Amino acid sequence: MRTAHRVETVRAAEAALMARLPEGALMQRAAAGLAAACCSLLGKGRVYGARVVLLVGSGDNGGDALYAGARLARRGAGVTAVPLGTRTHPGGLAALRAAGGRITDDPFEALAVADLVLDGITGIGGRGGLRPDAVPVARAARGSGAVVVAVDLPSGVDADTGEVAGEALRADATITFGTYKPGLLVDPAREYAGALRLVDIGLDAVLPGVPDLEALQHQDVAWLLPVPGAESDKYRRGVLGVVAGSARYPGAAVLAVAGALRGGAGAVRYVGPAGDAVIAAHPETLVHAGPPSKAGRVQAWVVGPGLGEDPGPVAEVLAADVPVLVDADGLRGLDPAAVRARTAPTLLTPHAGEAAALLGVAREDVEAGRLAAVRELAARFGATVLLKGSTTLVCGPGGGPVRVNPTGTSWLATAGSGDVLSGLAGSLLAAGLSALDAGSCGAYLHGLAARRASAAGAPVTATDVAGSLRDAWLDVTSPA
Ligand SMILES: NC(=O)C1=CN([C@@H]2O[C@H](COP(=O)(O)OP(=O)(O)OC[C@H]3O[C@@H](n4cnc5c(N)ncnc54)[C@H](OP(=O)(O)O)[C@@H]3O)[C@@H](O)[C@H]2O)[C@@H](O)CC1
Ligand SMILES: Nc1ncnc2c1ncn2[C@@H]1O[C@H](COP(=O)(O)OP(=O)(O)O)[C@@H](O)[C@H]1O
Ligand SMILES: [K+]
Repeated sequence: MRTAHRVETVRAAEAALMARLPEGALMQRAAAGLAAACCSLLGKGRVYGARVVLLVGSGDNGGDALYAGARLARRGAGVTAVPLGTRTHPGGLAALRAAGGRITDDPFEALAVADLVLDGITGIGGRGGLRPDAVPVARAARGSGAVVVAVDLPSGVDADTGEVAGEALRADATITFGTYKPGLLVDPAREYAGALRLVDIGLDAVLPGVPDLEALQHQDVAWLLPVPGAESDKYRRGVLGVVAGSARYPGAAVLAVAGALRGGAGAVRYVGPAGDAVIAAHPETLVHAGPPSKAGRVQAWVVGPGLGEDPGPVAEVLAADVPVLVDADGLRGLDPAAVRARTAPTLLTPHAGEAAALLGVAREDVEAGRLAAVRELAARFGATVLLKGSTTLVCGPGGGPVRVNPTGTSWLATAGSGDVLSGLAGSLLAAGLSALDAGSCGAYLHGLAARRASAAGAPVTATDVAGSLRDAWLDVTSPA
């Protein structure tokens, strides 16, 4: 599991750790890790003679850059610092000078010939986007052709929320200290961070056990996925009911069932008007014309994909005392009180537009502040919420860590791929996973399947994604 902690928590842990260590020890650990990462990014034998520019802000983030720069200078790099703040870390500045580094007030001349730029303008102490005087310097750094390495965080992004208010410096890599920060894992900030590397500075020992954000890895998902036991039969493995599709959108039913059949449930019942299309594509489906309450027992329901205007089945499904996943048209006008009144778990799977409608805000607001949006929806509906998009987040109703999905690709932005996800996550619910696990494992496999299907760099269809789910499952459960 990869975990992230918010600034307040990092600061408290840092204070606890610093109390046990000699002054400056933590910054030296950070700078040593940072310098080592820079050496590996420059490549073997390329440190001596490399031209390194440090963009140095007012705080300790600048201090990290200066001490790392001093280490690179001692290994023969030509290091130039560009002070951009109201003050410059005195110890770091002295160390750089002592190592033969130089200070300049002409950043553009140094940047024009740089091989590597260290962005130490702001880290966890930054507020708002880059200040106006830093903007042209950041642009020159980005346009220089040098490798841009962010110290702890790309300057200008919000560490806690992933929001980017104004301009930020886009990095090729971010070297972060002690723990990941939420903004490194959540768009839009995530996009500015490039490749992530974590430097261990001993913070783990003092960080709380419960993080603010967590990202599953292969082994976490493998452990959660259902496996039939010797005594299993199709009913014990769990039956999923899928209420989806309409005369206008029969394909949504076919795609939701495609995901459901590959999600670990023992059987899938389809309920709705698209039975012929579903059977033609997936003859193993149990088809029922409806209503859901007459379709036979299930261990979980999916309701919503391609339903069109008729919200009738949503209320009926929500009345069932089994886990329910509500997606797409099922989310339209969804009543928070009706969801809160349920005793069995509910999993809502909106994209940003649907989330915005449920919250009564603009879509752009949801996209700019995904973490706040998913937390607010989960609290308001008393449900688990999976917010889809470039970063998929899953949040339970009782607070706790938000899960951020680390797999996926923008090729997934194709019609019908969300229908596949709803069937898949619903199938995991029917197989007995909690709503948080079903949503996050579903998103993980779905993203991995899309990566596999688009590996050659060509567009994929939702049907391709469903077709790759089996391989994604195998990737997770039997790693090379
Ligand atoms: N925590 C840990 O465990 C460890 C932390 N370490 C390191 O310390 C870093 C945190 O250092 P920090 O607290 O000094 O804050 P930091 O990010 O340098 O910025 C602060 C100053 O920047 C300014 N400023 C604010 N907004 C701005 C803007 N938009 N644009 C431009 N400037 C802006 C403002 O000062 P002002 O200019 O207003 O006087 C503010 O006071 C952390 O990220 C990590 O790198 C490691 O060394 C060891 C372990
Ligand atoms: N830019 C993106 N990067 C990664 N994944 C994306 C991106 N845009 C959309 N997705 C994913 O694609 C799927 C689209 O689902 P949805 O919007 O419900 O589409 P549909 O309703 O057509 O099925 C979701 O799993 C979402 O997370
Ligand atoms: K930075």
